[in-house]
Amino acid sequence: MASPPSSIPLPSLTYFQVHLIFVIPPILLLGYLYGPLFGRRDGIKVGWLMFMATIWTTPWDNWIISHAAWTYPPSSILFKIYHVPVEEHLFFILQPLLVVLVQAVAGVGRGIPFAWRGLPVMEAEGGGGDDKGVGGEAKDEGEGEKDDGPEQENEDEDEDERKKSIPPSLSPTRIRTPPTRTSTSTRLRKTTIQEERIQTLPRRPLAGLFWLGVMTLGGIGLFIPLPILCDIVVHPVTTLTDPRNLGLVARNLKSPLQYQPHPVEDRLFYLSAILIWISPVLALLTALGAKVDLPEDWIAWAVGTGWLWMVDTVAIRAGAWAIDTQGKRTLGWVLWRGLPVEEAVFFAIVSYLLVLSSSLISHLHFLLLLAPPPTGGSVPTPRCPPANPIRHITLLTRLALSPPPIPRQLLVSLESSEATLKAGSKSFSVAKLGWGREMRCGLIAVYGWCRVTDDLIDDDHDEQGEVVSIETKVKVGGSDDEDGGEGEARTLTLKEIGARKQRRLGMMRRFLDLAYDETTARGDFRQLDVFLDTQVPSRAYSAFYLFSRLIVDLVPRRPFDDLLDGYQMDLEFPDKREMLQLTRIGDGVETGDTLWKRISPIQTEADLVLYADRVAGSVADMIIHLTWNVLTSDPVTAGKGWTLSPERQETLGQGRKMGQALQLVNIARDVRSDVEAIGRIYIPMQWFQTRSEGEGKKQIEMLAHRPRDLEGPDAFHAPSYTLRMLRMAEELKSASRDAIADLPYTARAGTRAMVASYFEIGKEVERRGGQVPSLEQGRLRVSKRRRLGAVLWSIWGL
Ligand SMILES: CC(C)=CCC/C(C)=C/C=C/C(C)=C/C=C/C(C)=C/C=C/C=C(C)/C=C/C=C(C)/C=C/C1=C(C)CCCC1(C)C
Repeated sequence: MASPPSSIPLPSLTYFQVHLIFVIPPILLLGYLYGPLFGRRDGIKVGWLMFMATIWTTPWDNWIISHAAWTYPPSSILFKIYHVPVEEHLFFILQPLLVVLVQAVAGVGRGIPFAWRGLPVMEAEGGGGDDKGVGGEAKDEGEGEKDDGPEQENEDEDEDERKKSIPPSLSPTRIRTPPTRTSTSTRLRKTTIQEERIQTLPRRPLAGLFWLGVMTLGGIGLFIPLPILCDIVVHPVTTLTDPRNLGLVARNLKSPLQYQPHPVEDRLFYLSAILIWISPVLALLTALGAKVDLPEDWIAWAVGTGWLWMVDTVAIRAGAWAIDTQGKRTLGWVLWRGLPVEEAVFFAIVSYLLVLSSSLISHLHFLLLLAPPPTGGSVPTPRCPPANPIRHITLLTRLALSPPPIPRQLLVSLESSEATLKAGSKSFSVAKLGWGREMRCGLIAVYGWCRVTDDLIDDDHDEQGEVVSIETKVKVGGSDDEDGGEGEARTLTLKEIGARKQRRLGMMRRFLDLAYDETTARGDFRQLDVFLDTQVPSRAYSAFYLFSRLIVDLVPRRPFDDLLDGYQMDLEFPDKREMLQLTRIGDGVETGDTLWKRISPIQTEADLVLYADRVAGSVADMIIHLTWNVLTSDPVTAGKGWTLSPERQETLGQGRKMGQALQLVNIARDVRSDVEAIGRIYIPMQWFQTRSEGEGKKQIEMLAHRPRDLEGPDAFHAPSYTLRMLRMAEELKSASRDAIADLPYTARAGTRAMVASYFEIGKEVERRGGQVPSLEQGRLRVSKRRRLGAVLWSIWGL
């Protein structure tokens, strides 16, 4: 219609050429793009769909061709297997690959692979009467979607109240505590939400019935040829009582295997055959709960369908295959020349089936991560499905038949932690694209906790994130958990702040004690939940919760202790005022070695590396454990005492070095701004001490007191320190590069991306000759373009 018929004479194409030109290239392109993330889960998914496509379609296709609904010019094909050309068999396996790849690429930024908001919250499990009461109330409140966001908004009102309250499991009277000014709803929600679960894969009987209905229509169309159907509609009585009319129908119904279409005209044949063939599968999947409801799934469906319509049109116009156009076995209607209605329906509905089953399988994979079914034995179910296809499929089928409900708070926390990270970290938003979904989910939990705890310790910032003046006292709002008082703004002395930080560190250690406690490992979260409710500040709640439900099984405790040791080292720095006094030439620095010690806990290069190892090597350690547990069949678990093979130990050691290297880059960049913002000098004191007499003292004084002076003979000479630190980083990095190749395949892209993105900062410092900005000049930033470039290069070698 859009183009005048036969105005574009297409050269004739063989069936194989159609594949070669239109089907294989997009698969190669998408495969190249998505390849680094294409792991076991994707492999099994695609393999399963290819397998199902072959066994489900081959008999049907043979049957259709034998009834001449479509034909192939002999010159177009290589050879046939029974009735079906080999190229057609190729099509059965290429189409799932194409659609799954489009879907994977379109959904690469997606965390949770299914829509869950708006799904009903299940009654709280277990618990006595008190719990029930709470559950009921919480349910009503939980329904309001605005409650679901990150917790920040509520925190101010919520803090002071919470610490006085005792959770319902301990005190039935708590519920009747008179509602306070601000926070009843959040308080209730928080203490009860831990019990709420969501069935994320609810059965869909109506959708199942719908497709059974479609199947019935297909049956009617197939067994009652169109002319007879029309007669029935026009004059039902004569038609239905005329035995001649019904002879064919009766015979076909009696022996469907010897089915014969109407000898003259059977225009519903092809359409009906499509519907009766595909609807039972759709009925089964939708009844199980499969649903296409994410935007990227619809995109994949639309792109897949559109592309295949194009391919079909070109192929038919170019004579690669031919659809019956005499109106014997088809309606004879076209969407445009080269695309009969039946073909359009076929490709739309098969693409739909592929997207539907693919998203169901992703859903099941995700459930396995969040709530692995117990094996019965003492060994926990690995979060990574088995490599063996049969065991893999069996496990997924088990999950599909009884999908575990998921704690609502787990989904809420995942989303809010991801949002917080996204807002706070440029490198995360770029690097996350290098990680597959399950791995990213673990990363969000780990990073989220590290970030939140870091913020809790380094809390010298006011509400706007501005650094508060240290000379005056620090003003804090009523939002603080321990010191907040009655919600009025009040002032903390530096000493109080120090004490608060120590208390928080203690809180974190006690949290780790509980999280890794044996009772928790057995699945009894009561003690832990009391702790979460009463000891953890609201804004940190999600991260701590996520840790307790996800991380404990995937990462050992040790690197977290290391991280807290790193925080402890931070607390050993003098506060800013003290540091300023100590670094004054004339009083402080000149009076001897002990004063160097008082300026910083980092005296030597070894101290610096130790610090970097604790705060960043530890994070690398966590990530590497995640990759083993999320991506391999050989998990490292508590049950096995978290023991590692010698190879893994080696990898871990190298990975930690990489973490140290990244931290050194960070420190180098922030040499000036750290001094201004938090009054800390991370440069090893030895680097000052070993300079010529007087020079080192002068340098540290300039850095401490006039970090903004970039020029001049007396100014702090940043490059001699930053470049030295970058050299250390380079060395650590090259000592650990091999470790990336030892990680599970799908972990490599993300790791490379992260490392590349960080080292761009180092390169930028080098480009500036080692000069780094002070706070007011703004953070040294690497443009998003350059970061992205580095990431792309590191993943694909583009
Ligand atoms: C067990 C697991 C893993 C998890 C538990 C959960 C669960 C129960 C999942 C179940 C999933 C199921 C049951 C998936 C089923 C998928 C099927 C049947 C796909 C068929 C595809 C058919 C395909 C691609 C057919 C393609 C056919 C093509 C391209 C034919 C093209 C054509 C050409 C070229 C010429 C004109 C004619 C025609 C249109 C036939």
